[in-house]
Amino acid sequence: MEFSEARTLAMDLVVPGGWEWVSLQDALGRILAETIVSDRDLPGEPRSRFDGFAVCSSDIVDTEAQGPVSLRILSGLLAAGHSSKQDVQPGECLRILTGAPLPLHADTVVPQEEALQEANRLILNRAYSRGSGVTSPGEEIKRGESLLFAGEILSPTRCALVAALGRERIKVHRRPRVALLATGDEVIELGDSTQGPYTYCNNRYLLAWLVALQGADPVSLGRAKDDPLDIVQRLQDVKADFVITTGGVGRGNRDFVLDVWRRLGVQEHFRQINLSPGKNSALGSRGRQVFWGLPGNPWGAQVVFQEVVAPALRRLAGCGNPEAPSFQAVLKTPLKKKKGIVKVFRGVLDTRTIPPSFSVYGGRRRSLFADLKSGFAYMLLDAPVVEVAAGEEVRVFLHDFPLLAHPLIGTV
Ligand SMILES: Nc1nc2c(c(=O)[nH]1)N[C@H]1C(S)=C(S)[C@@H](COP(=O)(O)OP(=O)(O)OC[C@H]3O[C@@H](n4cnc5c(N)ncnc54)[C@H](O)[C@@H]3O)O[C@H]1N2
Ligand code: MOO
Repeated sequence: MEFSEARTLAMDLVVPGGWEWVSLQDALGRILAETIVSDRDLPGEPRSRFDGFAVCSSDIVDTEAQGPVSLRILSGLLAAGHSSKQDVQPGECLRILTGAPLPLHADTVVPQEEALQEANRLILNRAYSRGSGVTSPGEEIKRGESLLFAGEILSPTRCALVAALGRERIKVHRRPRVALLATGDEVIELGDSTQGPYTYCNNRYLLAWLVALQGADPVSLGRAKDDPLDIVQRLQDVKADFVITTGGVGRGNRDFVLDVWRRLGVQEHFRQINLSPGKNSALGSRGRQVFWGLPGNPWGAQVVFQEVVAPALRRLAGCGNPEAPSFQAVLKTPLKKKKGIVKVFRGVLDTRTIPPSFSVYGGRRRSLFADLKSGFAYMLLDAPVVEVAAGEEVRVFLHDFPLLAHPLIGTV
């Protein structure tokens, strides 16, 4: 199946899940499931922006024309969190601190460093417009204003905005649950010291970390031998939104994942895509449960996760814009590939230059990690393209990009 078709199919298959109430303190990284509308004006009353003096504007608007103005300093001090019982009349002023509500009749605040004090008199040499030094009611946030919308990711700044309204609980989308099973006779667990030809399982761990970075809950189903019964047993009663297996989706005679799906009543939607790496990938569903067969090759598994699984996972999680953020860059390395396949190139995105540049790794190493020590970027070349010259503009994606960072680059 065409890569783009596979992506659309996967997106269409998932239905955003339910929601729950959480304490705002635990809402970081969650996806909002309500519109946050302000139930109040902020501030609720006129407040001072400075440590200074609350004055009546009628005394000071013409100060420059009339020469210096002298006001009587009333005794007392108005601090934030205290209501004023005092009344300031023309010809008078009262000491006030930042954030304190203005006293009756005063409508302007003069910062203390701009005012000259002589005994109990305040001398002002310049004019102040009415309301200067004051935050008026509703100036920060108006009652009835819609501040955040369902589908937005709750970053620290957004949470702080909700905290300013005094909300303790917030409605968020339920976190999806993603079950992960590695398959393969050669695959052994970390710490295992079995003799013989083996491969330490790294792709199930990699996928668990990637799932967690997308704000979902990974659940490990361990590792199954290349044995249909073992795989069936580990998959049959799994309670998860997505069930991901790695390995065993090729055409070899020990690739059993798709047979197992059939036994479990999972409907197969595709079993191969024109993506490299990641060709040997399958998608299935049973009711609302989505099954993914990812390649055993860890880099292939990572690419398919990021390009196909993660957008669907973000949609399931209620994310308003499930697409991954991308960066525009100038290609440093000329690229060639075969027609008909979407090819992924890994490299380094250098954001120190303007515009940023992208250099593709050379060499033939297919391992996930050896080439990723200094760069976490990749780009895709579409199926019809056969070459791209150096100097052309390309779109680059980042591996390991956390959900919480999406709002920072403005795509969500
Ligand atoms: N005749 C063909 N052979 C292969 C093709 C092909 O088109 N024609 N495609 C190759 C590609 S690409 C891949 S990917 C694999 C797909 O096969 P599977 O998905 O069944 O994957 P496996 O064979 O089980 O494993 C592939 C590779 O990855 C290693 N692996 C598996 N699981 C893990 C794990 N949990 N952690 C680390 N590494 C893992 C495994 O040892 C293999 O080396 O087929 C190719 N062959
Ligand atoms: O399916 Mo393989 O993943 O092309 O790497």
